[in-house]
Amino acid sequence: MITAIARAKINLFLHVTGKQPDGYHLLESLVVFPDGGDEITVSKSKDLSLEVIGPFSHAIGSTDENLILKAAQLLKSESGTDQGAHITLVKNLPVAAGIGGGSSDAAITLKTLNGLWGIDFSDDKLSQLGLTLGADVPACLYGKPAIMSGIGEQLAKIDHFPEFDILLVNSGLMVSTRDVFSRLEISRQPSSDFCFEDMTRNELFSALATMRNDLEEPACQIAPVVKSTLSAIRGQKECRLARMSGSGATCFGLFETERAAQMAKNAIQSHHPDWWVQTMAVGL
Ligand SMILES: C[C@](O)(CO)[C@H](O)COP(=O)(O)OP(=O)(O)OC[C@H]1O[C@@H](n2ccc(N)nc2=O)[C@H](O)[C@@H]1O
Ligand SMILES: Nc1ncnc2c1ncn2[C@@H]1O[C@H](COP(=O)(O)OP(=O)(O)OP(=O)(O)O)[C@@H](O)[C@H]1O
Repeated sequence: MITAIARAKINLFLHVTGKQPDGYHLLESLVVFPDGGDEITVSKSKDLSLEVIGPFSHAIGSTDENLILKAAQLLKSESGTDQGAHITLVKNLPVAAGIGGGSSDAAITLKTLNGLWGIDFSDDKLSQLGLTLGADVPACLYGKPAIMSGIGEQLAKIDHFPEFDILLVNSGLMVSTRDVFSRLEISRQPSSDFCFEDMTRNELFSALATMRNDLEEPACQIAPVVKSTLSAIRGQKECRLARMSGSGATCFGLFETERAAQMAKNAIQSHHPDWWVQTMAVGL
């Protein structure tokens, strides 16, 4: 039996630089993976089965459409193994929320079953398979700070990255990634080279303040609650940056201190008891 955490994926900035003929967009994004997420347990079994429990289990659609089963079936057919697995997902992350829940679940499923079934596919092979399940899956397989480009499959790894706490806030409204991209008007050119290597936390926060998430505007058209989520975060003491992650609607706040992030969490939770509000630690 193997248990692993499918960490949340946060886009600290996200610039859209173009569109491919197949409709997929070209991105530049700094992704990080805080220490919280879904929990996945795989154990050997004759057939493939999935059980979903946890606070957001009700929000996931049909089990047959779950990216975990799609990832398991893909690995089975590519490797030719006749083994099965019973998989348990504890769904702790909000669904369709811009924090990569399904992609991270798919990535961890590929990794853990690769071990459980003794397949031994390389990281590159898993990444190629992962990309067919979702543009975020290669980054989630890597699981550490990186600049993502292409449609998400190119990763420039960052070896030295500062530690900080991040505040995550989601109002409960699910937003479709496809719908957000379809409302986007691309007006930006590719950016110059980014170098986030060896930055202090303060340098990182200052650099991020000059950047953006280009999906924020189309997401706000679909889900105006994103604006109030951002204002709720921005209004907190010592908040250095409030921004949306991915295609939304989860927004994050960066704070000077862990204590300030905790106080912001308590304040927002008391005003919005039905919102999902979490602090998590980011680092390597
Ligand atoms: C917005 C991000 O979360 C940023 O990390 C990701 O790019 C989205 O990754 P994902 O959820 O794994 O996306 P997919 O499941 O592959 O794609 C969902 C839909 O989003 C749009 N999509 C996604 C990724 C991308 N680079 N360009 C796109 O236009 C496409 O319409 C696609 O049909
Ligand atoms: N294991 C899973 N966890 C969450 N959603 C899943 C899963 N499998 C399939 N889905 C479906 O995928 C859709 C997108 O959900 P997900 O939580 O991955 O979105 P997201 O957080 O916006 O992802 P991203 O940031 O990669 O765009 C939902 O409609 C959901 O029903």
